[in-house]
Amino acid sequence: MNSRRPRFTTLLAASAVGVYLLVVLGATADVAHAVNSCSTWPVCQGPVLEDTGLLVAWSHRLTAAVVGLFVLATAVVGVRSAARRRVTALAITALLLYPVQIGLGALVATSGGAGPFPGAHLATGMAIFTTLVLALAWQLESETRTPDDAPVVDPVDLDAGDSAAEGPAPGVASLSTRERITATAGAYFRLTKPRLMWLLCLVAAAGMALAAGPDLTTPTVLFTLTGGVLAIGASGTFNHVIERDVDQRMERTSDRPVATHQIPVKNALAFGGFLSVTSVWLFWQVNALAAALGFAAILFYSVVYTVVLKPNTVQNTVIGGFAGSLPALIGWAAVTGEIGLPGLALAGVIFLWTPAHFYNLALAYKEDYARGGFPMMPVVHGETVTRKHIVFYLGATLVAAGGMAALTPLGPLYAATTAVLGAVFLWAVVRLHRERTEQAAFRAFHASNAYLGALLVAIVVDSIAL
Ligand code: HEM
Ligand SMILES: CC(C)=CCC/C(C)=C/CC/C(C)=C/COP(=O)(O)OP(=O)(O)O
Repeated sequence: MNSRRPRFTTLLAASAVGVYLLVVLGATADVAHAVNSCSTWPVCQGPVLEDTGLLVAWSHRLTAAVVGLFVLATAVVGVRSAARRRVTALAITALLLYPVQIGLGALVATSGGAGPFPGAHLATGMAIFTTLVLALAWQLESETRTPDDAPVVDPVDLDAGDSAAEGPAPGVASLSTRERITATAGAYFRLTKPRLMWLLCLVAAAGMALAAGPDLTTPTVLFTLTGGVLAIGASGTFNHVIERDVDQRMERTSDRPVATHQIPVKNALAFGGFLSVTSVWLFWQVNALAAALGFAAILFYSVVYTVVLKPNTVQNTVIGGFAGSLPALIGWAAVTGEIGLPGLALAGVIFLWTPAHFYNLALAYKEDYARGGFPMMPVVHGETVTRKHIVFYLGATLVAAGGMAALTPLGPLYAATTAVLGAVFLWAVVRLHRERTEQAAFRAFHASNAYLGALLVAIVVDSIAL
């Protein structure tokens, strides 16, 4: 391997992060308003420290100059390091687009932010970012492709697994009554997949905050979030019932309460049914659309994802991301009674984020998923392709999050969060490519959750408090 390549890869990643910072800051309302303070180019006139608009405009221009140097260096090092032809072509394309973007920026400033220029400036910024992310994905692919990466082509047939014998879970009989009650309560709690709830609740909270701003009311929040928690619990429970046989075959899931018969199937179904009805009733107290979307989310995760997609198609996680994005629409609908563009944009961010989140776990549990018979991306197409797709979906998530900054009045807190935590997520994914260990996969998985968690908190704070 050419020793210059890692340096080139690092430059590519740094350029992508720099361009993203510019795009996302530029997309916020604050930079748009800065045009009112500075309508000259290339320098602004006036007392910088006394006018926030001027300060924002100057910061944007100076950052653009520094990032431009990075983009230039990336293209030069790319050509000299003899990277793959399409990677070099993309780095050069980014460099050629950069002066176009500077020209559009000058037009935005001197036209007072009117006409088609702001839209064209944003679109070109996104195009430069996309170009650099594609180059990074292909560069990392050729730098870290592994020969021992052969996909597990023939996942075990789903019907081949033996069900464990009916009867109480081993060890339960020797417990005292109190211990048995505690163990059973804990088992029902596990059925609800509680570890996922904080993030899914934050998605719904962000949807509500985007729609209501500071006027968000406590009953709407309480009914929607409680309904959401119960809906996730219901679909998690149905998922445990449907996958009980295959869960026994997988190391990660073999101790699940329905798989071990600690909870009988009919009791789990009754529990899931109770949670479903209660959750839809709670959503109904908010409005009919929230109730319909909540019901659709339970059906989608329990039936469409678990029964149809997960065992049958390698695109299971991509299409399954729809279930996770529904809480964004539920949150928006809870406030407005309808489906609106910012809610859809938030749902789009979650949808694109989902494969970048899950493919890390799919890498870490590749053998386990193969044992279970699931056609997950690394099982079917191998680890190199999966790592590359993580970069693609991460890039797409960041573009969608940048689009949200343009579509909504979200400000610099949101912009800084998606740029900084997005950079951390990208850094973890680059390390995943270089290290290719289970630990690196978990690091990238946690970075995905940290990115989305911080982004959603920023949306809530920016919408309600700033
Ligand atoms: C098709 C879509 C998805 C798949 C296949 C998936 C898969 C997984 C899996 C297998 C786990 C580990 C669970 C465990 O072992 O307990 C997990 C954890 C998690 N997922 Fe996802 N997920 C998806 C979508 C989502 C969405 C949409 C969210 C939230 C917006 C989310 C948030 C989380 C959180 C917070 C955790 C727990 C992390 C931790 O324990 O540190 N997931 N996911
Ligand atoms: C409001 C509402 C009901 C929203 C539904 C949101 C939801 C539960 C989305 C699915 C996310 C998820 C945790 C998938 C787990 O995958 P898996 O089942 O493949 O994981 P496993 O292998 O651990 O069973």
